[in-house]
Amino acid sequence: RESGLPPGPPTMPLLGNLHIFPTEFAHYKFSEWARTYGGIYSLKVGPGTAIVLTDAAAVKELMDKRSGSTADRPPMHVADVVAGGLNMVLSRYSESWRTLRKTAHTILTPQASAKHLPIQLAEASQLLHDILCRPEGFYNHIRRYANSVILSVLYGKRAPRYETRETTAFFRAQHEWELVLEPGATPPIDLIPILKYVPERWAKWKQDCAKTREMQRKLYFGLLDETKERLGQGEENGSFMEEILARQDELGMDREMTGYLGGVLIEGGSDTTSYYLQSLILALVAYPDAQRKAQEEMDRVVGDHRMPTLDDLEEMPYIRAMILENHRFRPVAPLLVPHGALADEEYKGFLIPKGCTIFVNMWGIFHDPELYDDPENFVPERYLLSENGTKPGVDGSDLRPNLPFGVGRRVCPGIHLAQNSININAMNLVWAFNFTPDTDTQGNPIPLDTLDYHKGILTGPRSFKCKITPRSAGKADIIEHEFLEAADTFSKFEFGLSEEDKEFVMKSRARH
Ligand code: HEM
Repeated sequence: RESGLPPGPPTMPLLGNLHIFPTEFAHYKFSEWARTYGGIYSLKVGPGTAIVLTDAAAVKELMDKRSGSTADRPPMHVADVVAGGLNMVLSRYSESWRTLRKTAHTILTPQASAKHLPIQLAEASQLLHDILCRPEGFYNHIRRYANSVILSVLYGKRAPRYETRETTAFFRAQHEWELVLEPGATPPIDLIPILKYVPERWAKWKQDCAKTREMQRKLYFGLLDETKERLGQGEENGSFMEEILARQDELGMDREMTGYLGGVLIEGGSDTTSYYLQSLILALVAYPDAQRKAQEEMDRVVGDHRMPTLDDLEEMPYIRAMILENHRFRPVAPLLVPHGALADEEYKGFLIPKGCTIFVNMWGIFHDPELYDDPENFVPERYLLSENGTKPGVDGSDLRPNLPFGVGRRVCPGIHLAQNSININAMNLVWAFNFTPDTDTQGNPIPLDTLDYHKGILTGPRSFKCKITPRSAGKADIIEHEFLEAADTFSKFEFGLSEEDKEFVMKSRARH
């Protein structure tokens, strides 16, 4: 460990800390080390350095205020191979990243996101309807919802079923992509660049990258070309891609960039939103008191005779607190996405060296007993006591409620779209259903493991079972009615459907 670096676990010659570097659920180990080495520590990964920040003040200073120096991503050869360096989430701090980012911003501002509310609300009514009809399939209904919203926003084309062609193709491609990105799936190419030149017949990872690339391109460029074709026929429906295609030159976006921007936004918008909502259901089942309090507030403000609207949230401090608590309890990106340092920085006497990788340990911050009372439990009330949920006597002003969406120049560009989805669906679910544990053959509740999560940069609960029942027959009728009313909104986003999709749409809209 070079002098000046923050402290960290003892190193071995050549390897540094490579031999103890966690390859899955790294946020647990990183949080454990934070208790020994402090809120800023370093890990040596061969000759490279990783800095782990588990200190809110350091995150605010280094990642938000000095973002100009910390907005890079670490080099990732597989991302270059799969997406030609154009995957915005993983791409280096480069001219093409700036162009992609600027283009995404012009369309994902709060005002632009508000334009997409009608389809989000319509899709949310289908989510309730899907759960009402087939509660045991809630996990995939949520995945369909998130994927269909982002496909509609981007390409003006929705996915009425989980089995819809584009949705299936996306989840297949995403699965391959996750396998490629998994630690250990590739040799340490970024540390030992000569490994890049091993011929393909001896490097399975190259074949896997090629397969992922092909699957992604087929979907992303297929959707783009379909939008172009539709535009050519004068059939506009106000989608994001239409706007980009119309302003391609002005925005500096060529075909490759446009195709991959669409792709990264589908990737960024699908699993994140579903993981958040799946985690919320898990928490509601595991913490029945919190569920009851949220329902009581919902009943007081909205009652039985209509569905909640976004405006109601203003009157619902408990549900707002529950939404924040869910981000804290199970952050979708427990280490955000790793950043990279573009220049040497100094903080509290420590060197943050140019070229190092920086992990923002959201998990460690959100589960720090110095900041939060009872951090391992789901307690929405904490956010009623203070804006950032910290315990009495603790100054939480270095935190901010939207911290789970990232830091500095890399902060999530989909935040407004995501927050609308989260708010609408959190309210709808609490209004509509009771969530209880599944039972065994003797009728005893089967306890849920609230830590049974997927591994990966993004994480959500693995598929789990619970009972979901409508809170009243009247509410079930309202759900049915709202879903049928949404048909007009849906119809603008339904074209090029397969015969199976058409049949599904027709049947599901036949009045009972
Ligand atoms: C619950 C929902 C979501 C959460 C919690 C979330 C969280 C995050 C986080 C933590 C990052 C990394 C920030 C950093 O490196 O500091 C990020 C980046 C990103 N997100 Fe989201 N996100 C969500 C939804 C969305 C949606 C709906 C979209 C697309 C419309 C999206 C698109 C992106 C993109 C493109 C990036 C990369 C930004 C960059 O590197 O410049 N996300 N998100």
